[in-house]
Amino acid sequence: MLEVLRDVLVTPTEMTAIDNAAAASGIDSFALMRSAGTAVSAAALRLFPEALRFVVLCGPGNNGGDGYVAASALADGGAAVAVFALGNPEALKGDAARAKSACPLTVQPLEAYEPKLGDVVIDALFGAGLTRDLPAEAQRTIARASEGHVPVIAVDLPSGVDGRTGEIRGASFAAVHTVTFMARKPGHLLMPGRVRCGTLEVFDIGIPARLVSERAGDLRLNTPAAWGSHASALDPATHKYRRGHLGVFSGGPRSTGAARLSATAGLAAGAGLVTLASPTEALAANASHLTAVMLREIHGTEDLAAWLKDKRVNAFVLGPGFGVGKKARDFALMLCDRALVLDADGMTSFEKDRTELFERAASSGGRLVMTPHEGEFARLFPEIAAEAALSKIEKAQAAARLSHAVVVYKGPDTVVAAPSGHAVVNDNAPPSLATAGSGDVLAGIMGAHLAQGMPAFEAAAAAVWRHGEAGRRAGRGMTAETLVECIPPLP
Ligand SMILES: NC(=O)C1=CN([C@@H]2O[C@H](COP(=O)(O)OP(=O)(O)OC[C@H]3O[C@@H](n4cnc5c(N)ncnc54)[C@H](O)[C@@H]3O)[C@@H](O)[C@H]2O)[C@@H](O)CC1
Ligand SMILES: [K+]
Repeated sequence: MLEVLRDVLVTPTEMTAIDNAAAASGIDSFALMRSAGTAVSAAALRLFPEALRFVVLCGPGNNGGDGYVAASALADGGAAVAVFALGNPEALKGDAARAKSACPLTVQPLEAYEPKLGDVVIDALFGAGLTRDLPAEAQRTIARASEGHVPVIAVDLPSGVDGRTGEIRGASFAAVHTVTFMARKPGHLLMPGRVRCGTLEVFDIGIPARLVSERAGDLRLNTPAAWGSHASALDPATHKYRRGHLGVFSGGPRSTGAARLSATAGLAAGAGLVTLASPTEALAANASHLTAVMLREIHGTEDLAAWLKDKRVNAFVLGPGFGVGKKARDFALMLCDRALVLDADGMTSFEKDRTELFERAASSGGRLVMTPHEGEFARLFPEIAAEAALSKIEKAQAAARLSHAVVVYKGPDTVVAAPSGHAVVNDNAPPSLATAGSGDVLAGIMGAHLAQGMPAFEAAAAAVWRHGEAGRRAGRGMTAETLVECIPPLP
């Protein structure tokens, strides 16, 4: 993979534009196909040297063309190869027709494929060109291969995975390895597509990086490259106030733990000072559990107004365990011209009454971050959630535009989107992160970043990444407490 394209995500539509630009610039498109198919054959031999037979399944377009190239290369290398085609191979056009006519092997109809022990399937049925549910014939073949436990290597994408959304169109192969070209597509990262890809290899077939980056949009993989330049170097000599002062709001006496987790995570993630703002009746419960985190009585809006006169308290987390209702709405509206992470109950409080929050976010120039998981997203943005044709990325982008806030659409494939449309997709979170209190920890890390002066988008993306890394370090059997202890330093 080209280093400059390491974090770039390209939609299938953009990839088509890139292919066209490559052809227009005089690059031989058949040479690109040969390079793609040869890379697939090399991966097959590398991963399955013991295969008794490579079974190449070729579709009606250029993905199938890559398959014919791979089949020819494997046969040239002396491997046993069988080729099966979906549709009439004589109807192929352009480069795919050329690849088929250069392939010396007999082509059988797809339905004739019977899985055998020792088979390895090379899936070249559909790639970026998939626009609707797989034909029934392809779905039946997938079922047979899966019943036969045949390992599958996918060309570009496992057939059936939509490259734009990661959704499954009718059925899909579950590959052990996928070879894609030039750059990752959203479908490689978004669920459930991601788990159908197996390991992902991004192969450089020779399209100049400039042609790719000029046509790629504002979508990236979430890595330190997306926000590292905004991560304040945590100079141990710096004054604690220069590392920011984070305020976290506690719920009532029966629900104080969530906010304490956020506060502890905020401190661990580098905020200089953290104050837990507690209602009167929860002061005793909070006091008995806190050491480095400070405690302040904030019972109602008057207390909050007085506290907000201290401009050094420069970022807030509101929501974990706070309780749903008017108090949460009043507090959030007072805070959203500062830097605010609105999480959990904080967001839910605005379900039926979101206009004022979004207007404030638009006019205040503040830094508002909202962190919905799927259920919260559907409640806060029902009209966007109902748009079945949109991908998770497109939904997060639409929600950020509508709310004028940075939206962190959580899940195994968390998407962070800014009102400008800029977005990243995260891929470093282990499944074990889905544990009680994990979201509270994430909100606290975000709050720490905001307190340290990071812009909202970068603060949120960096927090999602550090949270994922913490999850990896904490390993299986983690609890939210051990997760806090495993938060890595900002790179
Ligand atoms: N153009 C290029 O520069 C390169 C393209 N490459 C390959 O080309 C692929 C894209 O090729 P195509 O655009 O031909 O698309 P595909 O080969 O993915 O699909 C073929 C055609 O099938 C039709 N189709 C879509 N969904 C269908 C469905 N459910 N049932 C029946 N027919 C359906 C569409 O008309 C589509 O164009 C990539 O995935 C990649 O593997 C590689 O050869 C590398 C170079
Ligand atoms: K494929």
